[in-house]
Amino acid sequence: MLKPKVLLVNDHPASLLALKTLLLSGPESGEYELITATSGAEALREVLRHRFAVILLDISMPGMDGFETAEIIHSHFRLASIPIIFITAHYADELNRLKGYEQGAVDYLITPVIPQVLRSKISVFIELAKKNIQLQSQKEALAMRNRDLQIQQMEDLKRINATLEEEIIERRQAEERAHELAIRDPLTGLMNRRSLAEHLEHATVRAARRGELLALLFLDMDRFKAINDTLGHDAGDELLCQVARRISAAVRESDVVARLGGDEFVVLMEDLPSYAAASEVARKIVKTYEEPFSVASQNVNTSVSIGISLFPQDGTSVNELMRSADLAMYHAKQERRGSVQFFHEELNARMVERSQLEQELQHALENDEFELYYQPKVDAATGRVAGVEALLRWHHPRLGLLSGGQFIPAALDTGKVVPIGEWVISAACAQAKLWQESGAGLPSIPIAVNIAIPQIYANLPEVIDRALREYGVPPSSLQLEITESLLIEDIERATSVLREISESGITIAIDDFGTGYSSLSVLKTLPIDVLKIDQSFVRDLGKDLGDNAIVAAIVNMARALALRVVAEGVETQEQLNILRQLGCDEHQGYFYSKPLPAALVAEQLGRTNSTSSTSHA
Ligand SMILES: Nc1nc2c(ncn2[C@@H]2O[C@H](COP(=O)(O)O[C@H]3[C@@H](O)[C@H](n4cnc5c(=O)[nH]c(N)nc54)O[C@@H]3COP(=O)(O)O)[C@@H](O)[C@H]2O)c(=O)[nH]1
Repeated sequence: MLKPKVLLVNDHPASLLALKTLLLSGPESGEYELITATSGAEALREVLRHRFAVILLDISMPGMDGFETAEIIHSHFRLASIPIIFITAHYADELNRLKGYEQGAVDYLITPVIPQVLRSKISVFIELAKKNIQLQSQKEALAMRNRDLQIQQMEDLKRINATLEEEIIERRQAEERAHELAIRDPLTGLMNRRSLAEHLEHATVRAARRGELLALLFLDMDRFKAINDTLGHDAGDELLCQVARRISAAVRESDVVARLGGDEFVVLMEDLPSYAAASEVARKIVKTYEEPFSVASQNVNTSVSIGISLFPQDGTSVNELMRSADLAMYHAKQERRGSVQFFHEELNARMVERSQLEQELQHALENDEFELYYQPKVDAATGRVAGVEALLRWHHPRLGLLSGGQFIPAALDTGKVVPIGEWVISAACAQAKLWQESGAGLPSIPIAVNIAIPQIYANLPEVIDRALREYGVPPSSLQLEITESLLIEDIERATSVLREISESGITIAIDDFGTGYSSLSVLKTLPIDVLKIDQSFVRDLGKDLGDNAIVAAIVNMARALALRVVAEGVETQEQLNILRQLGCDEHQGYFYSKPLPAALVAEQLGRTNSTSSTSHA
């Protein structure tokens, strides 16, 4: 700790020495530092340099005397409180003592001073100064601590502020993410169903107010499920992202593109110049699917079916417009994949009829309303019936006799095609048994049954095996017809099931061949025995040379793969002649016979076979 300082001012060397000796010989002399001055001016210099606990000031000094010196010292604001003790040998009278006190002296001593008195007076001020110094250092320490505390507090505040700011940013980002999630489809970044509904709601209000046109395009990708199942979900996701980009690139920036989920997308077009513009955009989108997508290092071909609803005629609310566009899309898909369909009221009526049919289909099996009709296939070489195709008919209580085309799609959509297909297999086996046992000279020809894809995955080998055993007919009594375009959608899974069936001795025909674009390698892998040329290529034989070429190519390819070729839909002699020339193995169609009930087809069979024996004899 700093030592208090005492200033001793005396111009008289002997007095100065005497007083100095007196002070330094005292027991408390080590408690303070003694500084001396020999004039008032020197004293003033010292007081400006040091802070004194007390000043012992001589009065009688040449130049500036003690009184003046004291006055100047006390006139300075920083020095005003320094205690001054006058020590004098000459001014012992009361007037000077009074003057001394008026100049702010705390004491007034007359020399010779009694040493103990002087020392004890000084020690009072030394103690006081020590206390002051202590107080000062405590004040400084306190100030320092306060400063440290303030700095600490500032730093704490800064830290808290920074943390708060971070939290605010994080919360804002989380809110933005939550908002994005709420309005965007996380996979494609397009709007989701909810935000589309909001946009559509506002768009209809705007369109109504301004008298503008508005169109809603409902898009559904064709074959997406098969692609997803075959290439995996990652590839499916990648395909959806690419599709999203192509759709977005095909529309105006102001049009809204949204993904509803799965492979369903919607485009909302506001402020349309004309309704034709909606169909133009829809066709542009269909065209963007023509280029194969590159997914999982493979070229993937797909198409899109689009339904269009228009505001206000097809609906004024979000739900109505969405429903109408969805319905139109459904019909587009039924009509032809990759096509565009505008909504119209008749679709509603068809929808009602269709859902009624679906309900009635639920009871058709229990009510025994189905019957198999048979259509012969004639061997080109012998002219004899080489087999028959079983075609399902429904004796509908309200609509009369329905052919497959009128209800099989509904059976497929409702999943009813599986139990109905089981019934068909069983009925075909029962018929085979009857014909074989009738002894009416009916040959044991195979009955071809049409198999829908869902049946393949519903224990088809067991179903067939059970039916064959129940009626005791050999596997050669049955042939399966599977549509090419449906089969290649899920070729891998289907192949293994079909192999098992083929190994049991049942023959397999690819139906509607030429419509599914199956490759040679697919044909080689599949366990098939017969290719059935689609009716569409037979219809215009002789009129469209392209069809002649296609049929010729199919026949040649079948030869190369050692498969038999059947042409279906043969209606005219001209078609028959060309098919004969091209080397087709079997012919089926109205030219020979329409599909007939079992009893009638048996007669027909007998007639055809007997005619053929005479003509081929
Ligand atoms: N899964 C099942 N599908 C079946 C079953 N029975 C029939 N079907 C499928 O329904 C579709 C329509 O069949 P359908 O209305 O019976 O029509 C068939 C024939 O009647 C018709 N055909 C036959 N010859 C001619 C002809 O010369 N001209 C002409 N315009 N039409 C003709 O073609 C249909 C046969 O088609 P396909 O099966 O492709 O050989 C149809 O897809 C049936 O497959 C069933 O039990 N299960």
